[in-house]
Amino acid sequence: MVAPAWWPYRTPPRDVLKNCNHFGNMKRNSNEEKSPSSKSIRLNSPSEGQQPCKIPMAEMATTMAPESPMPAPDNQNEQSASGYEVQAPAGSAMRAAFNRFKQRKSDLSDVLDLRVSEGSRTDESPIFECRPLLGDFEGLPEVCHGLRPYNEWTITTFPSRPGLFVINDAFEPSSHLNWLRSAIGEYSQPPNPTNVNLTGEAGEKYALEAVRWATLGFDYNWTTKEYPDVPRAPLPVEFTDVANCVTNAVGLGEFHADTAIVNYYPLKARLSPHVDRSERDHSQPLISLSFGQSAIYLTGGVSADDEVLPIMLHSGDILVMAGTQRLVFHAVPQVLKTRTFSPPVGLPSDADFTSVVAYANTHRINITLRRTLPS
Ligand SMILES: O=C(O)CCC(=O)C(=O)O
Ligand SMILES: [Fe+2]
Repeated sequence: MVAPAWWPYRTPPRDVLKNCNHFGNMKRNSNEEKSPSSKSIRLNSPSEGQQPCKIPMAEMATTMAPESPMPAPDNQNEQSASGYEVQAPAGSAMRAAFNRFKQRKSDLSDVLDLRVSEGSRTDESPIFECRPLLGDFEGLPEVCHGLRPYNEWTITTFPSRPGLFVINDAFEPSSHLNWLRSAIGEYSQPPNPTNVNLTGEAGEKYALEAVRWATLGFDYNWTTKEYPDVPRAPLPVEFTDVANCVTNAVGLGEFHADTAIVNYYPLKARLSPHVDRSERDHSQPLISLSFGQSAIYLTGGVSADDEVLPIMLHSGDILVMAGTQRLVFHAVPQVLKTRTFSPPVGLPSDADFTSVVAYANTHRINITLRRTLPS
């Protein structure tokens, strides 16, 4: 495949593919049969899809699903400390996909990797459409906290899943370790509650390796499944800024995140199928940032029996769930070791990244930015 003019990487798709060591079992070469999903993938050229998608919030009204418990583990590797409960019933499409992709040796040929998947431009019903963010960036909030400039953003939408957006490789490579460092050294620390320090009291001693989640802003109560009326602490400014850049860029307008859950995944961890419905205002999006190692992410529908799409999420990727996609089942059945981070060069001697690099090489961190208060 010849890289289209807007391809955001220096290396062409084939080489990106080759350099990802988890693709050992992906069938992507022209002599092999294409996966069902890649058959209907369409990559837009700039001339085909120049306009940034504008979906007003009002048009993206969600179907409110009844309140039900947050997800939780059905075995040791699933975010056991987090209080999640498995929601997708046995035998449902979501549970079947979860059980399939939690196997380390599962065939990944139908997992969409938006950085490398090839697509045909002639298909009538593409599974996804990938386009650069073009146009006038004047009205958008200034990019910050490691986000790439807007003209380097690639936005993927899914015609049959309006409200689901993925922005691949949205952060400058040099920023990933900074985000990981903050997740380890700040977000997991008091006053933020974590699975190993539920009260968020200062002075508690625990091993970083034991941390599975931290809550910031309005800290979610995993037992009552509720958010409190008053936030414990303001959200870090990088969370609110990045969330607002993202919603503006994808056409969802202003977004004031007030809450975040940070998930810490060792390579063996998983996150069971669930729906995030405890936030009070489901018309507000949920923004998910991924750093460190990669993950297979399953996105389903409002019913656990709806079709499930497996997507690969890599360090620096952003996923947005809004509108019809705000209350869909989703899960992380597997974390994959796909890359090796090295300490940044030329830093002052007090900027020691050794432990951050070691953590980044063996973990994935996901930060979900949410709004719980009605706007
Ligand atoms: O780790 C992810 O990508 C998803 C996290 C998630 O679904 C959640 O925190 O509710
Ligand atoms: Fe979730």
